[in-house]
Amino acid sequence: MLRLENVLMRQGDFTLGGDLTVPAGARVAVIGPSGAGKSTLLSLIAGFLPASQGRVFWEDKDITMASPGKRPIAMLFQDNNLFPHLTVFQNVGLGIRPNLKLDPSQHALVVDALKRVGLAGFEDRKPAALSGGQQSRVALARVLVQRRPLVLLDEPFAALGPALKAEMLDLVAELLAETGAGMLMVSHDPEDARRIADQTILVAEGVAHPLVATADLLENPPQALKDYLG
Ligand SMILES: Nc1ncnc2c1ncn2[C@@H]1O[C@H](COP(=O)(O)OP(=O)(O)OP(=O)(O)O)[C@@H](O)[C@H]1O
Repeated sequence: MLRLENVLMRQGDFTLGGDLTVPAGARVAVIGPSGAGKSTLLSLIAGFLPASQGRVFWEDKDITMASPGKRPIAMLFQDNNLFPHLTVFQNVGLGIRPNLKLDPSQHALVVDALKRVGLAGFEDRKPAALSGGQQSRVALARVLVQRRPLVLLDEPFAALGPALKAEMLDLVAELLAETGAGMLMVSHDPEDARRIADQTILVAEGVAHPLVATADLLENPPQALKDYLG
């Protein structure tokens, strides 16, 4: 369980408040108008942005001051964040050890993760020799090997076409169900939320709101969301 207790996040003149709980294993969309603070919320949770007020808990542990690497979190970035000069195997291995000195069990973990995302046999390729969808799968395998209980996705797969994006979202949901990890996913597309997140955090007008059922929110959007959805 992740808990934000009266947290205030500050980016220059911009402030965002949040007092909310994300249950373990929940799949949650983060939606709201452009500039409302969705990425700010993810940065705070990941530990890239310090809270200027309030506390962040994971289970019973206060992680307000914990560095990103010490948090129970893996992050999937919009651009996949692959290193072009490294092989697929190495790009995934980085998720376990940045110096890539893997012991045999860690080696096996990478091989297994690549198998689970459908990339067995691609270990020695460089990212440039992969399609966009395959590159996303590598990034997803890197998230998997980290074995963290909470995965943060900031507009994942935005560069992919709609059919491929849907396929990747389904794969994310399937892998999360296997591992029991939870997810927070920023998306501009309410269909993404409907597809894999049964709960949603609305970020609007300076507040990251507590979780509500995605279907209810999208059927009955508050004005700020209505304006944004059009
Ligand atoms: N480093 C920064 N310094 C100052 N202000 C910032 C910084 N980063 C973001 N902001 C401001 O904080 C606000 C929230 O930005 P954020 O990126 O979290 O919004 P968002 O909801 O993710 O937007 P989008 O949907 O457009 O990606 C914006 O007004 C932005 O201009």
